[in-house]
Amino acid sequence: MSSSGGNTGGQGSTGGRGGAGRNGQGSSGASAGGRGKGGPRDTSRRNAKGRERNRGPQRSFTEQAPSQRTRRADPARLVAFEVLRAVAEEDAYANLVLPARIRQHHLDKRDAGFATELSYGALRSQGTYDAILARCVDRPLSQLDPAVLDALRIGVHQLLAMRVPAHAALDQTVGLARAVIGAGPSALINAVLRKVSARTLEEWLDLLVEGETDQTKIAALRFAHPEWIVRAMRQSLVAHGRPATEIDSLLEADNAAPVVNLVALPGLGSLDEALESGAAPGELVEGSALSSGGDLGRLASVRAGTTRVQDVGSQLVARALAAVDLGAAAGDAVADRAAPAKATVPSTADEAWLDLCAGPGGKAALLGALARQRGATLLANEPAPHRAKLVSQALSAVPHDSWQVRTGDGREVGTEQPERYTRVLVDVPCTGLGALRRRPESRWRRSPKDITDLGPLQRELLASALAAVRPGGVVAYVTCSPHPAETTAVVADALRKRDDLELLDAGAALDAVSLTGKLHAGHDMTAQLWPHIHHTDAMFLALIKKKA
Ligand SMILES: C[S@@+](CC[C@H](N)C(=O)[O-])C[C@H]1O[C@@H](n2cnc3c(N)ncnc32)[C@H](O)[C@@H]1O
Repeated sequence: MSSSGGNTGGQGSTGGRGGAGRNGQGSSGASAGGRGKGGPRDTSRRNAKGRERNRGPQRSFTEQAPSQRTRRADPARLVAFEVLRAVAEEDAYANLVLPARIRQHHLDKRDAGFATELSYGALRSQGTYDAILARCVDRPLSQLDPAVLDALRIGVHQLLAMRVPAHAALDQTVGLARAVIGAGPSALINAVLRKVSARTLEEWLDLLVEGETDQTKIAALRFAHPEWIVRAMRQSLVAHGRPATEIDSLLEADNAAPVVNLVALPGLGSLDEALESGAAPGELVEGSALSSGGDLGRLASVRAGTTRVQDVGSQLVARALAAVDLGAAAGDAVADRAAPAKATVPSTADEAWLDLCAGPGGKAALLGALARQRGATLLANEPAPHRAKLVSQALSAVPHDSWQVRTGDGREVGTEQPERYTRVLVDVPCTGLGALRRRPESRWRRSPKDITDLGPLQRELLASALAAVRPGGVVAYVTCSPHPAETTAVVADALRKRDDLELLDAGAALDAVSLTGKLHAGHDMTAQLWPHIHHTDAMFLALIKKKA
């Protein structure tokens, strides 16, 4: 097969879902939930993780007036400030803009780590920091110059969540403001940050929730999430059979920096080089590893595209689809729960597989490699031309006779190519509520309306996938959101509309391809992975078989 999607032949995207994380490795995950302990005093040099050593329990300030303080912008703080500005003004994604700014300002590894922690932390905890700032500013925050507000957020994160000495946080933030905004607001920034520094984060949180009895409001402040997301996540836990009491752990997991997972494309890649350079073998799924950090481009297999960055949840759902035994009776179509590690690899020779929503190509690359191993072929579809190009790049390490890229609307594939494919992945556009840890700004950008707006497209794409799958074949409906409106409700609607469908046990299917064999992700025949349980993105999987 040849690529119709403009294969550039270069190294595949290592970005996985949205490409986040490569430079996010330096992020401490610091957020409004519990940290900010002091260390030894008297130095503000950055350590190997880019943290400025120590803010002691006591705050010491210079007696200098703001006008006498530094007028220079420290490059790492400047990068963080520019990232916040780009996110606010240009709707930029922090994980994409940050690496570019780090390169542009020639930050070394330590400064890059500091800039990452500062920008990611300030963005993640924005809601909580704004609540603190609102107590320290004598006017509504909406009346502040947005650039001043971003400078304040950066100051708050240094003061309350990083080990930056208070005098350095103040001096450097005021210096940054003087250099990039102007001398005018520096007195305000200085005065406000002094008020902020009077309390620790825990003391601020206690003050903010004082007298509050609404648990949603309390969790929203403590864990820096919008209230509607706290409610949505609680509802999601319950919908997938987990206790609502897990909500705090789930929100906390959203604030931790995600580990960068690697996948070696089956039959093509090897993890040897990554393991030799310090990566740890993945415990959940075969062929995976946890990166030890640093520039992954140093690994030849990553440069060749045969080893890629991919969340373990994505690896699991792609492998589960590939492993479904279509030859067995529907009820037995996944491996026996009792012997999950010995899941049989079904023969798929001459099968045609379809990835209906493939961009940027993370799962397509894994599916393409698995398809090739089994003598099957893969069509990867993506409507956005630039993303279709990324899919081709991601697949470029897989020999070209086993895959093709189609640039088009997935909703048309079902009518254009009815009953053609044996295995179909439909990884629909969704709110991404299950991948908040990768995108620090997204929680403040999303709204409940996104869930309702995406519903019709998700249903149409699933209907197209079900039309494109042949009788006896299987469709994997996948989201990186656990919200029931995007997961179980979409699947239930599809099952209601046709009488030739049946749900396979997705929890057992995940167990069958996992190394532990006991993920406990299944509920009512569908499966939901969780950051606080599985340390993956919150991927949802339903396996829908079309009766033969
Ligand atoms: C969740 S992402 C898929 C992630 C991908 N499977 C991966 O692992 O890298 C959803 C994709 O669906 C694409 N999309 C949006 N509308 C679509 C449509 N009408 N038909 C097919 N794909 C669509 C988006 O452009 C996006 O690339």
